[in-house]
Amino acid sequence: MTQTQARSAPNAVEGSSTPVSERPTTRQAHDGDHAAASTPESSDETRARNETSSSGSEQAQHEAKLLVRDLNFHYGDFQALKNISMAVPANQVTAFIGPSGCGKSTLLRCFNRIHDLYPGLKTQGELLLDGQNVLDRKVDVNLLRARIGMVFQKPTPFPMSVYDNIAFGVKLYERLSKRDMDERVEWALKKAALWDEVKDKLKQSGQALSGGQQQRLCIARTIAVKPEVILLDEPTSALDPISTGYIEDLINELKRDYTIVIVTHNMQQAARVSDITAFMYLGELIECDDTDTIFTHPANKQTEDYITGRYG
Ligand SMILES: Nc1ncnc2c1ncn2[C@@H]1O[C@H](COP(=O)(O)OP(=O)(O)OP(=O)(O)O)[C@@H](O)[C@H]1O
Repeated sequence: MTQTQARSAPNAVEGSSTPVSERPTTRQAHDGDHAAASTPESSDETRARNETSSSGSEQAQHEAKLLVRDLNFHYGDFQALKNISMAVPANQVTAFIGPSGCGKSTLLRCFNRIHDLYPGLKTQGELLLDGQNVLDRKVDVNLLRARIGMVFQKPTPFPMSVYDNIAFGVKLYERLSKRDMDERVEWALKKAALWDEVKDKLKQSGQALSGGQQQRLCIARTIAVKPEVILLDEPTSALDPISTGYIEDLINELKRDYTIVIVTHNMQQAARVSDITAFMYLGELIECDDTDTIFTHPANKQTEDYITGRYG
């Protein structure tokens, strides 16, 4: 039993013999349920819970690659993230789920400081990558983004050849000979399970590929600079089921070498691809635990309501 289960909230489903995923999915919840589900808890308690919740199993074997501590984020006057604390284990897939607007993408974007590109946004707290606070102003964000790569919802190949889509990012960080670059391009395309489909089209525009191929090209582009962490923001939402299947298989392969964080609206996808699931609601991290636990015995009533389709 994980610490989260042991420390379950009053309305938790612990002890129930029916896995949540098998329960009826009628939309019966109302605001009163949500209120009843929240138990007053200090930020220290929340932090301890989310940083250690998966320590009983997954994290015992996987050190934390990223550690989020008391993270708050504001868009101007609007607070989008509230005291988030959690661990992201190395070589695992961590999924962020929750209703639209709960802050999933905002949290993901904090990891590689994409928000730095826009004025008026404020991040407070700590976000440790291998123990180093990436929010520290002294951190070189370009190097950070090489260590923590990101793939967006909509495939965004550059308007250049398949080969140059990969080589472009590599050239920002390394000076490679033509032969080494050829090898790197092939390596990245193979890692992204795209090589066989494009090896005869390397000079063709990346934008001429199918949507699913374009997304794998974007993943290859991210991998080519040899990151440690890959952030995926709803990477399959614009893809058909077959392309989605390819990307999900790929995610499963990639976690051997990388730490992966994925935002998804699709709970079946979270259940299929992730080892750890974090449920967010209105800017708060409600619960973070092994995916099996979240989908069968969540500690929190709000999590249960969401995954059974009662709201969101
Ligand atoms: N640039 C912005 N300026 C102001 N508010 C923003 C901005 N971007 C996001 N928000 C707000 O911050 C909150 C969190 O947004 P975010 O996109 O992180 O949510 P999300 O859970 O990823 O949603 P979705 O699942 O719909 O993509 C929302 O209330 C959103 O309206």
